[in-house]
Amino acid sequence: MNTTRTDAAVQIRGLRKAYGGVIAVDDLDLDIAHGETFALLGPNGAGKSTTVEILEGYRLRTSGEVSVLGVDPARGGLDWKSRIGIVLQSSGETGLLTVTELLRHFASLYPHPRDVDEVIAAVGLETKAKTRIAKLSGGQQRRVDVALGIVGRPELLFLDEPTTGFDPEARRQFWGLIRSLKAEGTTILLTTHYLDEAAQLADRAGVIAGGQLIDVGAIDEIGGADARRPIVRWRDAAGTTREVRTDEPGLHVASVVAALGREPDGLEVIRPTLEDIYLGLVHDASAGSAREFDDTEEALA
Ligand SMILES: Nc1ncnc2c1ncn2[C@@H]1O[C@H](COP(=O)(O)OP(=O)(O)OP(=O)(O)O)[C@@H](O)[C@H]1O
Repeated sequence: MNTTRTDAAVQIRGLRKAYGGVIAVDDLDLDIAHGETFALLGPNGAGKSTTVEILEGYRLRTSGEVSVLGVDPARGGLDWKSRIGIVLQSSGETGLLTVTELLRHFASLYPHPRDVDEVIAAVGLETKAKTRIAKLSGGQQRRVDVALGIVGRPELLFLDEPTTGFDPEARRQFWGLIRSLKAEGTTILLTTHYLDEAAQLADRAGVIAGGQLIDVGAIDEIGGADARRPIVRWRDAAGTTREVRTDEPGLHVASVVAALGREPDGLEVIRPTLEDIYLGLVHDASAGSAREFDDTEEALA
């Protein structure tokens, strides 16, 4: 049987993918709830695209169980495909069609498409609606990719590096679009190297390294309390930089001021960002290769 009813939009159990001798995904378990925005984070080669492509039905798994909208993606038919939307890393859509023509064509393939003009407006391409795709800039073509991913009104949207090539204003506009899709109940799986984007958009995140999920949790809890503890940094009376991790940075600053009897030099209170926490997690997971890198740096110095 290839259809199972599950509460989760995506359910992954013991997923494994080997390319010859390379194990790209190693015993991965993950649930993504209906309506959730989930960010899959990890360094280059971690296994994100492989996992996502298995979920999209583009790639076959070596072993494990996968259910996407209640269907095994390896057996997903046209009906299932019409319920998912995909924005690939680079679709390379070029050619002679205009933005409107291309979107109308794709919209006609879906049972309940969005209004094409509304989609064009949502991705900020109104002024380019009648322009041929080949004449758009890289960032504008990327917006077309996003438009193609949402025109079919998907229940589940896969976004692979969606804002690569976007200017800062376009990224903000895109974030607004994703929030409105989320408000409509769309489930979203986002892979991104922009940690600020994940922090802005996702409810939960998973960090994958070496094909394994090394942490998963709410976006404001991932990494654990220790990794999130604020850091107070200052220079002591001898000019040496001092650093303390504390849950009470204000009290610590007050005690430093009292001890010095003056305003401390170089005072900073640093709250780790998602990027800091992510880098700590990935560094811990690959301490071996990180050490190799450090050695190289020393040899170069
Ligand atoms: N078609 C393939 N044949 C052989 N090995 C592959 C293939 N695709 C991916 N791999 C290997 O599988 C591992 C995971 O690759 P994957 O593309 O899933 O990583 P990723 O996390 O998406 O990386 P990136 O952030 O660079 O997109 C890597 O070691 C990669 O070299």
